[in-house]
Amino acid sequence: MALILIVEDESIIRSALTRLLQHNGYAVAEADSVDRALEVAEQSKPDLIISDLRLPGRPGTDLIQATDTPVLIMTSYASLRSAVDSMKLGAVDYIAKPFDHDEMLASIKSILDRRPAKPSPPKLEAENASARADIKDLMFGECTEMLKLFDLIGKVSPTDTTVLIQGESGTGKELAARALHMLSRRREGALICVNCAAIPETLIESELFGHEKGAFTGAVGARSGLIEAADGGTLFLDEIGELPLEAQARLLRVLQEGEIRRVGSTQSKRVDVRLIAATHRNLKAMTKVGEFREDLFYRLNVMQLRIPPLRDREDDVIGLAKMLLTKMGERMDKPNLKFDKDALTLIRRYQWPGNVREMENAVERAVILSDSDHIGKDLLAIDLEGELDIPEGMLSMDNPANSKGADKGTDLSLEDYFQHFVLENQDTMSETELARKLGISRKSLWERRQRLGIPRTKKSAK
Ligand SMILES: Nc1ncnc2c1ncn2[C@@H]1O[C@H](COP(=O)(O)OP(=O)(O)OP(=O)(O)O)[C@@H](O)[C@H]1O
Repeated sequence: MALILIVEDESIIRSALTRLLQHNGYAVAEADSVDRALEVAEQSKPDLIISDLRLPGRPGTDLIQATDTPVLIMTSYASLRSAVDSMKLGAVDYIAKPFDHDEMLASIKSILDRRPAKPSPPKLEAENASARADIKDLMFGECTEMLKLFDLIGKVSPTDTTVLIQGESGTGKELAARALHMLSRRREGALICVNCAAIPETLIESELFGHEKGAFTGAVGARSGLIEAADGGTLFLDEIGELPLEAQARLLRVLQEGEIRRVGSTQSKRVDVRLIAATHRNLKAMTKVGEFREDLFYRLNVMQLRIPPLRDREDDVIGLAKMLLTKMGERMDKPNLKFDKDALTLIRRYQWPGNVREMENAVERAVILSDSDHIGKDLLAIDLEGELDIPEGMLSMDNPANSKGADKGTDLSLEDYFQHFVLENQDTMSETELARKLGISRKSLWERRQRLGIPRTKKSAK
């Protein structure tokens, strides 16, 4: 939005012009003299100055030499002489009072359209460039969408603005939150990441806000919550769409008042926390059906970052896969690994429904299983027809269908496989182990449990 500085000593004319400009989408600053105008211009760097010619003290034309900003002169002394003088002095245009509204707006538009794009101050450009470099240490991305995202992260991170990150599971929402924290002035403070979907509803309020002794059955002592732990730092709430309505109300209070009240307490405590939230759900649609508070949604939605799914990052897939191969290879002491041509074709054609996480898992599996420096398509275990290909090893070792003598993988839907695997192993494996074996995140495991109605047992809940 362009900012226009109006310099006029007659307050009635000044406020009438202010209203006209504001109604037409301009931001306005005001001054009643040349000296005051110079101070305001110094602070607010307007795009245009509209100044009366005759002002107390010094004439409006003095502004022309004193600033780099274009100056449009207006005067009630509509004579050819003053018009010519003003233009000679370097005014960009001249308008006679009383002016016609349309004529004034047309003149402003033509001046603003002509102005060269404002060069960014060199320092800022250098800062942005180094911010981009830092993000690139954390996140891979070379396609246009990702470069735009990195730019936005670079711009938003130094502010304390609440950020809402949207993207499918595994696209890198948590990584983006980490980048925002690392590039912020809060980087020395804590980054607390909470997956709202992974905490049972009954516990979420006390986990986030803390509780007093005796606040509920089992609250044997007072405990601070995760928001307090993020004081001076950043709180990342993943899957915020899963936050129950009561917890949403509490969170809203924290955002509005900067204060936290533990469950069961009447005392508030000030906290200085920057909130970053993420979701793969459409929060706006959720507000329409009463599942998400509208006021909280607007509080969160100040700045939105969208991370594209991997299938839309055509220019990135190969680079990302190679980067992951190098990383995993180094980690597992296999530094010379390379993808074969058929593997690269497969990587390019596959849709990667589980996004970067799925690719990471596929590459890690391939690196573990590789006997030479060549990674062929078989090692990637990707099924182009369907989604996840059940790894050989897992079928023979763990798949209950296998032990019942079923044909390897045939007639076994992924849902069946998932259900069998979880039911069979959840008494002996933790939730993290189950997720790792299945090649999915803890959150996806939780989501599938919800969808298929498989409650957690005591062991897996740990
Ligand atoms: N651009 C990227 N460059 C390198 N690694 C990435 C990138 N994006 C994601 N990853 C990696 O992919 C995995 C998944 O990323 P992350 O957990 O940030 O995704 P998410 O969107 O938060 O997933 P979920 O919604 O399931 O929690 C992580 O191991 C992360 O390091």
